[in-house]
This record gives sequence, structure tokens and C-alpha cells, in this order.
Amino acid sequence: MTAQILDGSATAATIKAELRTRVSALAERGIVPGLATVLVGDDPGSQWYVAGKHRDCAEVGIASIRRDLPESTTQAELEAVLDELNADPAVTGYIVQLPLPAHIDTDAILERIDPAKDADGLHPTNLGRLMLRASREIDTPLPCTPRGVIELVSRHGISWDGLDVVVIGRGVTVGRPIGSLLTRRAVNATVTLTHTGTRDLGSHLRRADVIVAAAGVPGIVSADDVKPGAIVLDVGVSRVTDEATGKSRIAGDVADDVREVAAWVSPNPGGVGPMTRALLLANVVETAERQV
Ligand SMILES: Nc1nc2c(c(=O)[nH]1)N[C@@H](CN(C=O)c1ccc(C(=O)N[C@@H](CCC(=O)O)C(=O)O)cc1)CN2
Repeated sequence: MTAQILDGSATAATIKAELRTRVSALAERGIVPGLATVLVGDDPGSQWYVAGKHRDCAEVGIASIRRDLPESTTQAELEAVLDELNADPAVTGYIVQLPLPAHIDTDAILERIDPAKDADGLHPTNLGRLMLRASREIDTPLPCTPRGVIELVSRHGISWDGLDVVVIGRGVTVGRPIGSLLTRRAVNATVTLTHTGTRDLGSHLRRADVIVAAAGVPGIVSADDVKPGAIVLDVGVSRVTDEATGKSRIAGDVADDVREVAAWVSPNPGGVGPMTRALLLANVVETAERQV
């Protein structure tokens, strides 16, 4: 079997085209959605991701505001920037690029964001609403990567209803919230959340209809771990140095041989990453629409 590709780049392009139309409709009512980004320090990966978010905004007609701060920024200085953005009417939503430097209390920063402007859906109020609303529509921003995973599969004509999903990784941006999203009545999957403390990870993976690999461990999922015909989503991002060329490249959590066993695979790059970016824009547009 050669797996079919869950094409995140093409799907994200479709979502962005839909959002462009919605942004034009808002413009007719005099509303221009605005996304601000807050970046602390000079990590090249984070700088690249933030630059991408501003390019995406320009593509769909969202105004964007950039606040780049030095590595030495204190907790109080960063909180003062967030207070400004919370008060700025031109900012519909904003994100604080993660990870933050070690001297910053990330949880306190996420809590400082006005929940109504939380474009990443990572404020405790918004995560809490996600927990509470298993049966109702959720009218608050949702975490972008889990939302991207769900949309990527659904938009390839695959229903999640009744599927056994095994997630690897318990981080706040993917592993923890994705279980709540996938088990909502409207999606109806069954989820097992595994992590570095899970005994015999392979036995969980081998019975999964869907594997969501978000461990950040290159190649943690290989062909031997995958049930024939399963769907495998690669969310892992690790930067490794290619021994042959000496160049640095992105490595996902899913080994290449998985394509010989799985029915569907999301590539990395070109899978969940572009979807994360597109769903961030969706959160901003939806927040602006709710304000109308
Ligand atoms: N505040 C946040 N911080 C971080 C998040 C997040 O959702 N919110 N997620 C990641 C980084 N990230 C977005 O911020 C992100 C990572 C990767 C991609 C992406 O499109 N990747 C490309 C490949 C990129 C490459 O080659 O270097 C792909 O998958 O095709 C988008 C967004 C951590 N921080």
C-alpha cells in the first residue's frame, strides 16, 4: 500500500481563499480584522513562524501588527505590552509566540491575554470553555493545531465518527486540547492520550485507526507501529542536522516507511503546519465576525 497524502498546503490555501471572502464581507461593514504577534528573543525558528503569520495576514486582508522584543525583556515589560494590546481597538486578536525565554512565566503570560483576543485559543478561560462544551457549538477561539488536524482529515472526505485515535504528546498546544476537541459530540472520536511515561507505546499505536504524533521525537512512529490502513498525522517539529549535507532541516515524528502501511499520511512539511497557520487566521476572522 502507498498512502494517500493529506495535503495541508492545498487545504490551507482553500481555507485562506474562503477567509478572504469573509474578510471582504467584513470590510463592506467597515471592519478590518487585526492580528498582532508578540515575539520575545531572536530564535530563528520563531522569527520564521512569526514572519509567516504576517505574510498570511496580508494574503487574506487581515491587518497585522508586530511587537518584537529583546531576549532580556522582563515579565513586567512583557505584561505591559499585553496590556497595551488588550486595550488597542485595532487588535482583534493576538498571539504570543512560544516558546518564551526560560526566565518568563509562560502560564502567567497566557493568562494575561484578554480571552476575547486570544487568537491561539490557549487562555485558560477558552480552554475551560472547550472542556465544558462537549455538546454545544463552541463560540470561542480554539487551539489552532488541533483544529488544523481535525479540518485536514475532514476536508479530505474522512469522517472522525467512531474512530480510535491515539495521540502522542501531552503539550498544551496539541496533545492536551486535541482530546477535548475530538471527543465532542459533533466529531465523536475515541481518544487515547499517550506520552513519555506510557508503557508499551507500540501496543497503543498498533490498534489505532488514527495516530496523531506530536511528541517532537524524530521517527517515533515507524511502519511496525501502524495498523494497515490507518491514518497518520505528523505534527512533530524537530530541527536536525543532516549528516550527509551538514545542513539543518525539519524532522517530523513519522518515519518514511509508514507510507507503505498507512492509508493516509500528512507530510511534514506541508501537512499540519500550514493548517495551523490557516486556522489562526480563521480564529481572528471569527472573532471579528462575532463582534459584528
Ligand atoms: N503561540 C504559538 N506558538 C507556537 C505555535 C502556536 O500554534 N502558537 N506552534 C508552533 C510554531 N508554529 C506556529 O506558531 C508553526 C510551526 C510550523 C509551521 C509550518 O507551517 N511549518 C512548515 C515547515 C516549516 C519549515 O520548513 O521550517 C510545514 O509544516 O509545512 C507553522 C506554524 C510553536 N509555537
